[in-house]
Order: sequence, then structure tokens, then C-alpha cells
Amino acid sequence: MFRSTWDDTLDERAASLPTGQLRISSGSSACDELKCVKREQRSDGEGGQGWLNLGKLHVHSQRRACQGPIQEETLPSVGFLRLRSRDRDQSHGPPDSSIGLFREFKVDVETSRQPHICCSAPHHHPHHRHHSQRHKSLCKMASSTEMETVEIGIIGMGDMGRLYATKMREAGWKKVNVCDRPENYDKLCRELQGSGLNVLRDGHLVSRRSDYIIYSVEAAFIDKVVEQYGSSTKIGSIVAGQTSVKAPEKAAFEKHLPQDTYIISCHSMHGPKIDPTGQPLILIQHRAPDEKMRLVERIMACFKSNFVYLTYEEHDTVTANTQAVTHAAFLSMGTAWCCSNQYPWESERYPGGIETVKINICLRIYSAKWHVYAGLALLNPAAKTQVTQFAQSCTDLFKLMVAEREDELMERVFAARKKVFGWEKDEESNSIISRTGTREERKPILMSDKLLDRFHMAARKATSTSGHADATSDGDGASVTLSQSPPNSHLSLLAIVDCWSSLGINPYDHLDLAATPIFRIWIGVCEYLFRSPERLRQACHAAARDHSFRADDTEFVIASRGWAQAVQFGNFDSYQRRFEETRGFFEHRFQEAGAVGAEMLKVVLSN
Ligand SMILES: NC(=O)C1=CN([C@@H]2O[C@H](COP(=O)(O)OP(=O)(O)OC[C@H]3O[C@@H](n4cnc5c(N)ncnc54)[C@H](OP(=O)(O)O)[C@@H]3O)[C@@H](O)[C@H]2O)C=CC1
Ligand SMILES: O=C(O)C(=O)Cc1ccc(O)cc1
Repeated sequence: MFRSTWDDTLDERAASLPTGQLRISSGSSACDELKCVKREQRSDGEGGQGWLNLGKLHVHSQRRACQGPIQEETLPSVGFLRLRSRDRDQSHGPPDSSIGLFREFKVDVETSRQPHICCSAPHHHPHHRHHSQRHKSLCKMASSTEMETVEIGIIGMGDMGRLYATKMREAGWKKVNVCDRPENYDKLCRELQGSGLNVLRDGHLVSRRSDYIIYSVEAAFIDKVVEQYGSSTKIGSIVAGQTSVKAPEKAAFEKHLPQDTYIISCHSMHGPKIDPTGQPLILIQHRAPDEKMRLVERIMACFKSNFVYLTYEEHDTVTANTQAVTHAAFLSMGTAWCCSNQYPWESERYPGGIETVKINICLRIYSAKWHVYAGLALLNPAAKTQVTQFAQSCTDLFKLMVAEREDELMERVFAARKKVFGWEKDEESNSIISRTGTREERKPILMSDKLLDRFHMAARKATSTSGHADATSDGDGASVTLSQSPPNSHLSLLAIVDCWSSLGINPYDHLDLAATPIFRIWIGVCEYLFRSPERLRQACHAAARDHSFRADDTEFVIASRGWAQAVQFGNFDSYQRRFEETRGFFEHRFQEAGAVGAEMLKVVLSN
């Protein structure tokens, strides 16, 4: 395998694929085919250099990534790869003498298996050993002089800003300058007294002295805040944003930051209460040379997260799926339960592990800050398409259900199963379709009957204030099997897989790149339901024939369309109102749900 080192002038990049293939993400050019060649000495006696044809790469439309059957052994260990794009738009690079464009990539051979991903520090998870090794060769540790002299700035001391500032200071970065809005200055000074953080009154004071500045403010305010403080940015410093959606951040940085500053953005794919170790941390080298990128990596190494290298545009495409559409599904569940005035864990219709997972994630989302979800959905252009398709999938499947067109429902659901997971009709296996389009063995993400039952029993225990003793428990909480749970239509799960299928999304691709813990669980549950043909058939049968779910499914479809509209219309006030109305309904249960949810996440993350 090999990794690429980037030429500063290019925004394409090459990285390794598990099967020894080459993958190029094409950030700007609308190419549909790339030719891959290797530079070698010509044997014409003149000592010149020639190009050996290695094969063609075809564009993968979803993420404008290219891949093809390039054999590892034919790649140079160190040298240049030249890619010829059959790009009709010649404006993206130097025109070639023939039809396409040439781009050069420097490569060196390595033994890693994961594209785009690099772990920022050694840790003990066996799957990450390769990354740790790679990290050592790629990313040197910061020296003590560097940690004493480089100044880090954080603008916005909310949940994420505090997490970052605290971790960085604890890791030994001596100069961490922080601020919130000026009116919060005195309070912030009191709260952070003795923390070792240098609290300043505003973003001007942070910007003028810091070498790496991270804006950690609400996505909706990013333009205003960067407009306010951008002109004070220290010459030669690097600027980042923690915002969950990057289109507005990119526009704000390009508009307001002086040209003599660099842009390398970031996004930690987890909430402020999750340990960043092993979680994806997206880095976006937008306007900066490699040397600046290495500095950012040395600073960010303290989180022990997995670095994932994306462009601004790739970020928004991936997170529309891992976050916006995932949240839409859970927000819809919450609204549906609220509208039918029921706490699902109190209903006899909802026993079982899958339900426990759904309820807990739903409550987790409603207990967080609305502006985070609103920002990443309303301001991400790709989110509109995906959330709209999710609502459409809900509606389409629901229409088949109410008409009791069981065969058609089954056909559509199994077609989606085949497209997303690659499983034939009666096949039950652990393989899935990998990024390369080939089938790959993969350990189920999390869900075994036993594990789901554990969640369920833990939840019953935590919520059994009304004396629901669990007749089925054998004491260790693992005795109920899912086969004893009555079938459920699981419309939300059928719809998300239908949505992925309709949009040509491979969720595993996004899982590897930038999964949040919630997204990981979500795929895990879908995978669990869809893996077993029998379980899936039962769900389709219940959906079409069992009328006891109709009322709830009706509420769910209406809710999903409502949330899709909220995203389509892009109005923050109506989003906030929808969110807070449902939140009010669940608020008094957040504490108990928190305990179960934390337990659940622990199991999932350690898996
Ligand atoms: N929470 C999460 O799970 C994650 C969030 N993110 C992203 O990180 C960013 C921050 O989120 P989070 O920390 O959760 O949100 P918070 O609301 O907790 O933090 C935002 C902070 O920025 C402050 N702020 C607003 N305007 C200014 C200004 N002009 N100068 C200085 N500070 C200002 C806010 O102050 P005030 O409240 O007074 O307005 C607030 O303290 C968001 O863009 C979010 O999308 C990314 C990953 C995870
Ligand atoms: O896991 C999720 O989707 C969360 O809800 C936490 C979260 C929220 C915003 C982010 O930008 C990243 C993570």
C-alpha cells in the first residue's frame, strides 16, 4: 500500500485501498476517467524519463473519487504518479498536449490499509496498529520548545471550545488563548481561574497573537464572527473552524481572512462529552502548505483521534449522511412519539433491544443543543437532498404498507438490501460491499441478540419506577431473546436503507471516513435488522398486515415530512420551535435515558 504526500498546489490526493487499488479524490475537476502512469527511466540510452501506463481509474460519482485496478507492485516505491483526466473543463489545470490534464502525485509505499485515515497517536485498539505506525513516520511529536512558543487561540468557549482548550492545555501546550463574547469575559475569567488558559476579552485579542486559531462558534454566526475578528488575524497564522457544516465556514474564511494567513480546518466527529480517543477528526488543508499541516497534526495529536483528510466539499457530502439525515430520522421518531403522546418505553408494543437503541439515541439528540443540529442540516446544501429523500422513502414505503401490498413492499426492501449491503435474497452473511465495490468480510458493527437484549434490560431496570418487574430476566439481564419480541414494522430502518439505496450511498464508506458514535449505532441497528432475511421478512409482514403499528407509523411519516420541510425551508426559528416542542415532552426523562445511553455508547465504542 502507499500513501500520498501532497503537492501544495493540488487538491486531489491519492491514498491506499485495502485491495491494493489506487483511489484519488478529485476535489475540483469534473473528470470521469483518469489514466494512471508511473514515471520511469527510459531505456533509450539517453537517460530520459518515460511514463509507464498502469491502467485507468474510473470516477466514483458519489464523492467524485476515482478508483481502479492498479496493482500495488506496479506502483513506484517513491516517485511520481501522473494522472491524466479526461476532463472537458480545461480550466482546472495545465492543458496537456493531448486530450486531458496531467496531475502529479508524489507517493511513497507504506503498509497501511485505510484510505484517508491516519491515527494521530498510538493507542491500543488492534485495528489501529497500522495507523499508529504510520503516525510515527508521518507526524512527529511536538518539541517542548514548540509547546512553549506556539500560541493556540480558541474563539467561542462553549462545549467544544472548552473541550479543545482543556485537552490542549493538559497535553502541555503552554499558550492557549481563549475568549467568548466580550459580555461573557468576567464570567469566563472566574470559571477558568487556575485552568492555565489565557482568557482574553474578545476575538481580536486572541487572533492577533495566536499561531493556530480555531473558531468554535455556532455555524449560523460564523460569517459574522469571522467578519468581526478576521482582520486581526496574525500574519502567517493558521485558521480553522470547528463548525459542523463547512460551506458557510469556507465562504466566511475566504471572504474575511487576510491573504497572508492559512486555512486548515477541522471537525471532531463527536459531542463534547465523548472521549475523542479513536474518534474521527476531520482535517481540511484548504489553503496551506504541508509544513503548516504538520504543525496542525502535532497540535491535534493530543486528542488521540483518527485524522481523516477531506476537502471542504467532501466534508459536507459525508456529514449530510452521517449526521443530517441520521438526526432527521431520530428527530422524526421523537416528534411522532410526542404527537401520539406516548413514552415508547411505557408501551407494551415496543419491547426489545432495537427500540431501546432508538429511544436512547432520540433522547440523546433532544437533550443536546438545537443550534448544532439546525446548523449542520439547514446550512449544508447536501443535507436538503438527503433529508428530502429520507422523507420520500418513508412515504413511499408507508403507501405500500397501508395498501397491504406486501409483495411489492418486500421486493422494494430486499432490492435496497441488495444494493446497500450486497446480500442476495436468502443470504445471511457477514460480508458487505466495501468501498472498492468488492465484497468484504466485516464483523457486525455491534448488534448481536445478546447485546441488544442487554441494552433493553438495562433500560427496563433504569426506567422501572412503575414496578414493571422483568419476568424474562435471569438476573444478568441477558436472557430475553429478540425472537420473543413481537415483530415491528421498523419503518424508520426500512426507510433509511431505502434512502441510502435511492441516493447510491454506501454507508460503510461514510462509516470508515467520518462516523459519529450515533451514526455507528444507527448502521449497526440497520445491519442487524437487514442481515437476517427472516427478521426482515417479519418486519415487512408486520408493516403490511399488523394494524397495531399504523397509527404510530402515520405519525412517523408526517413527522419525517415536517422535518424535511424544516430543512428545505432553512428557517432556524421554525426548526428551533419544532425541536423545543418535542424536547419539552421528553425533558423529564433525560436523566434516566442518559444513564442507559452512556452505557450503550460505551459498549458500542469499545466494540
Ligand atoms: N456540540 C457538539 O456535539 C459539536 C459541535 N460542533 C460545532 O462546534 C461549534 C460550537 O458548538 P458548541 O460548542 O457545541 O456550541 P456552544 O453553543 O456551546 O458554543 C458556542 C460558543 O460560541 C460563543 N460565541 C458566539 N459568538 C461569539 C463571538 N462573537 N465571539 C466569541 N464567542 C462567541 C457562544 O456564546 P453565546 O452562547 O453567548 O452565544 C458560545 O459560548 C458549532 O459550530 C457546532 O456545530 C462540532 C462538533 C460537535
Ligand atoms: O453524533 C452525533 O451526530 C451528535 O449528535 C454529536 C455531534 C454533533 C455535532 C457534530 O458536529 C459532531 C457530533
